[in-house]
Order: sequence, then structure tokens, then C-alpha cells
Amino acid sequence: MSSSDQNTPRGPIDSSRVPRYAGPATFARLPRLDEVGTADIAVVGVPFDSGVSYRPGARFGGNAIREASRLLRPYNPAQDASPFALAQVADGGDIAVNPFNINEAVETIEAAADELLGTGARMMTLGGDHTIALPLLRSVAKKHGPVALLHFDAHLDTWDTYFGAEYTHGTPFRRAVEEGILDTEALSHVGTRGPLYGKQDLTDDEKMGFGIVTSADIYRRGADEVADQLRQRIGDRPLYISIDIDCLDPAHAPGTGTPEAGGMTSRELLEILRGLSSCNLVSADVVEVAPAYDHAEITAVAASHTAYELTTIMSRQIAASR
Ligand SMILES: N=C(N)NCCCC(=O)O
Ligand SMILES: [Zn+2]
Ligand SMILES: [Zn+2]
Repeated sequence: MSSSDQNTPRGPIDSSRVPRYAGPATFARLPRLDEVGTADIAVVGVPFDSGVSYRPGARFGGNAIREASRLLRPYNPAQDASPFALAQVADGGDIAVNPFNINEAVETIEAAADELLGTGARMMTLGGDHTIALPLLRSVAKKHGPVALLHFDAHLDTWDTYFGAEYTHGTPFRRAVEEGILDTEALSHVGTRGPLYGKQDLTDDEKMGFGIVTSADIYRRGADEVADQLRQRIGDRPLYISIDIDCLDPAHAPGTGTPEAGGMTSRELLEILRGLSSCNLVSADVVEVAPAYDHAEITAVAASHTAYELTTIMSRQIAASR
């Protein structure tokens, strides 16, 4: 039983008493998981970037997002909710994974997710490269069955292999479809753009069941209409949202490993997420934040606000289902 079932949840450190730049950076200055016992939502880092095809560095993403999240405040006006009061949200620290063995890392992540989800918590994972979405989805599907997937990304990430490797940051969603852990009636990429290897990439992707909302679609149709369309497709299915921060334009997220020009703004991303606030979001990740290429925490701030909106959606669901 989570502590929030008995008491009011323990929230962030009060930034009017302890300056927000002081002390250790847990996500949003929330308590650590071991301080509260169990949580409704566990924020967890996965410092792993051995699956990247270009610039490395996303292993430092989780802690960069935590640092940038010091400035988050407890009330979210855009969703009219205080996420850390509605549910016990806590920082579960990092999943320690082997950087030299991708297969072992994937197994470790799945096992750690099994353990956390087994306590009844939902997971808000901070990556790490996109490889980590596969073991997280495996674990979520063990609990909920095949889940709807909203995948925000410049890239499809449904490619087959790189250098013969099955588990990479460009391949997690093809593996997930092959494994039958996704609900193929409700799969969407959002923010897709940029050059592909060939037209076949799109044909393959469509055969797997994915719909595509391109970055240009968002610009032309607007965030509200896009969110409405996505919400209708998802319905009340258990939903997993995976957000590759490179879905944002490099102007809004320079700190990432495979940037592509012509992306959505951070405002558009946040607005689409707010439009999904009624969805049954069971877990989510924010990946591919690589702070070495960031400037003035632009990317880390965008990622921390993204995780905040996702956490708000989950906490509203948790409160509504009590
Ligand atoms: N998942 C991310 N960020 N990128 C995938 C790009 C794979 C490629 O280099 O073709
Ligand atoms: Zn990407
Ligand atoms: Zn990706």
C-alpha cells in the first residue's frame, strides 16, 4: 500500500524555506522512494546510452533532467492539478545497468521495472537512449497486456538492426511489435520528420500498425486537433507514452544525439500532452537528453516540464480511480 493511501503524500521540499538550488536534485525536489516506502508514481533514471547510432551522452540525461526540475512548482495550472498532492510521487534513483553488454542491460531494466510495477507504482522513466523503451514496454505489457503507444520522436525507431544488433535506439518499437506487447490498433508516432533510409521504412512501419503525425502536420493542424485525434484513437486503452526529446526542434532541444531540423516547439509538445490528460497513462519515459550538447539547460528544462505534464496526467488518473 502506498503511503498516500494512509496519509497525504509527501511532496517536494518547500522552496520558500530551502532555496531551490540547495540540496540534492531529486526529481522536482520530491522525496526519495526509500524515504516514503512505496509510491504511486516512481520517477526512475536509466543511465544507459550504449545503443546509440551517433552522438553518445544520454547516460547523463536523467541527472540533467533532475537538476533542471528544481524549478518545477507544485501546482500545474494547465491541467488544474497539484500532481504531488494527488498522488505520492517519489524519486526511485537510477537503475544500474551494464554499459558494456546491451543484452544484459535490457534484462536488468526489465527486471527492475517488474519490481517497481509489482509494488503498484506507475513509472516515469528518465533516460538514457531509446533502447530502454523495449524492456520498459515488456514489463508494462506483463501487467496490462498489449498497450497503446504514443511515440513522440523525429525518428520512427522501427528499423530492424544496426550492424547486426537487434537492441539499439533505432529499433525498440519493431522489437516490441514482433513480441506482441503493443496494441496494434493504437500505435502512433508524433513529430516524425527528416531523411529515411528508403521509402520502405514507411511501408514497413505502416504494416506494423503505426499511424504517423508528422512535425509538419502539427504545424499545419495545431496541437488541439492533433491531441483530439490521438485521444480518439487511444480511447480507454492502457497507454504508454515514450518521448524522445529529439521530437523537439534542435532550437528547443539541442542537447540530444541525433538532432533533425524542422521539429515541433516545446509549447506544441506540452499542449498535445495536456490534451491527453484524460487518458489512462500507465507509464512513460523521456529519453535521449544528452547534456554535453545542451546550452543553458534548454533541453533539460524542456524534458523536466515534459515529465511534469506526464506525471500530472498519471496523478490525476490515480486520484480519479481511488
Ligand atoms: N532514437 C533516436 N534518437 N534515434 C534513432 C536514429 C537511428 C539512426 O541513426 O538511424
Ligand atoms: Zn529520435
Ligand atoms: Zn527515438
